[in-house]
Amino acid sequence: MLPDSLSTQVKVLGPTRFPNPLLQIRSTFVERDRVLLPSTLQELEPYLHREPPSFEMAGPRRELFFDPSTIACGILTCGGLCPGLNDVLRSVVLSLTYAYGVPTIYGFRYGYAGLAAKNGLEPLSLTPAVVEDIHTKGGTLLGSSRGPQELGDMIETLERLKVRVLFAVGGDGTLRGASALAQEILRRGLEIAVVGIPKTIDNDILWVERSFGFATAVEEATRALEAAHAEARGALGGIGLVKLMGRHSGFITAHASLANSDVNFCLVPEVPFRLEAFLGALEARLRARGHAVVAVAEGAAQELLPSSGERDASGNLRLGDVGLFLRGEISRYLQGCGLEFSIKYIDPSYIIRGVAANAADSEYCLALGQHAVHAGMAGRTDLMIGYWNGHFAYVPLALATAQRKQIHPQSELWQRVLGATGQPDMS
Ligand SMILES: Nc1ncnc2c1ncn2[C@@H]1O[C@H](COP(=O)(O)OP(=O)(O)O)[C@@H](O)[C@H]1O
Ligand SMILES: O=P(O)(O)OC[C@H]1O[C@](O)(COP(=O)(O)O)[C@@H](O)[C@@H]1O
Ligand SMILES: [Mg+2]
Repeated sequence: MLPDSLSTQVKVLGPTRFPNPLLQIRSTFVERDRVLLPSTLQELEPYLHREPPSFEMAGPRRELFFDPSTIACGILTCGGLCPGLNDVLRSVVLSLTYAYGVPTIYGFRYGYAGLAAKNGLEPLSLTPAVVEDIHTKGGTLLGSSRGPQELGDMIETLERLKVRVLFAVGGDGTLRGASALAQEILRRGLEIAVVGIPKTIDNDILWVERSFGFATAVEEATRALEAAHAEARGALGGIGLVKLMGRHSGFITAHASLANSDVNFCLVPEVPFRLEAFLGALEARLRARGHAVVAVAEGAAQELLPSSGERDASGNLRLGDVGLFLRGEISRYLQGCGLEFSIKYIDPSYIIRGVAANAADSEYCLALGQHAVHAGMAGRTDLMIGYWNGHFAYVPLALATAQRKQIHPQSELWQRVLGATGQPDMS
């Protein structure tokens, strides 16, 4: 379950040297607690005669590396938008200010571009008043961006502003960038901590059981599926086709299909299918039940589509539009069968991620922000706040970015999807 070459041990800038101001108001602190990686007896079996792998548990430490009353901190949001980004920003600012008494907080604009001070971008000065009600809105107060920046430029800004802890909120790309930054900082012998907060609407980051904003996005996605079902039932041979986000991992499509169990075909990137098998199964479903709902993740069936070969600023291949492709193929096929049908294609696209977080995600974001602040003050660096086995944990960035989390076709999740949709094996 763990690549042998990678350690679960998080880097520390140095020995602790200042008492935590939280000693005045709370009595419990994290001392030696660790979070197990194995979560079942079977996963534990190989470790009967040696200690099983574990992460340092997240939480406040009695002693800190930094004297919070004397330092500046910085925060940025990078990559695609996700519900809850503003909640995380707010949580970090409130925690730095009220729990630790940090006097200066910079909000870097448009991700790493702002940190590299590109295009004359100046950071915002963040205070509790500035972030007071941002959690009620979608998007990110700071803005976001894709595209690489020079490590040297970013470190220069951190040095110039005397930032001692940087919080980077973002996905796999952001976390790789954060790790590269943290390592270069260590190589230069600087005392600056870099703490990642994992953001992924696709829920595809390892050691994060459920990423923030994911539940909100699934909730929004189910509205599109509900509409697709209504449209499908409202027409003779009605087909509701919905394309949802999910470049490499189909978790949104899978979970939305389970939440709205009117879906008859759930198509994800991890489970390739033959077009003829899908079209044949769709025809059978229409003949038997008169309507069908198809949920497809944007990254599904890419091997069936022509590729432009173009890449975005992050280096991601630009995907072919699988929704339009399926609409065309379904029409052609059903016309050939002489079946009466009507396809309604819904592409909610950015609608599912531009909204404010729901209550469960907001609560989760608050905790993530607080744990990130505890980690930074204690001098932890080159890590992210993971959520594993029901606990917040410190996860080295090298481990978090080693692989992408995907749906395994044999997993209990995918087996439940197959059960709920009744779709046949189309491989
Ligand atoms: N190894 C790296 N070193 C420096 N920056 C990186 C590295 N990998 C990715 N980045 C930068 O991280 C930013 C965010 O990555 P991206 O993949 O766009 O979004 P996300 O963080 O949501 O995955 C981009 O600006 C990207 O160029
Ligand atoms: O159009 P953009 O901003 O590049 O974002 C779209 C992409 O971002 C994603 O939502 C993934 O972003 P995450 O980093 O939040 O997981 C993909 O599903 C989608 O292809
Ligand atoms: Mg990415």
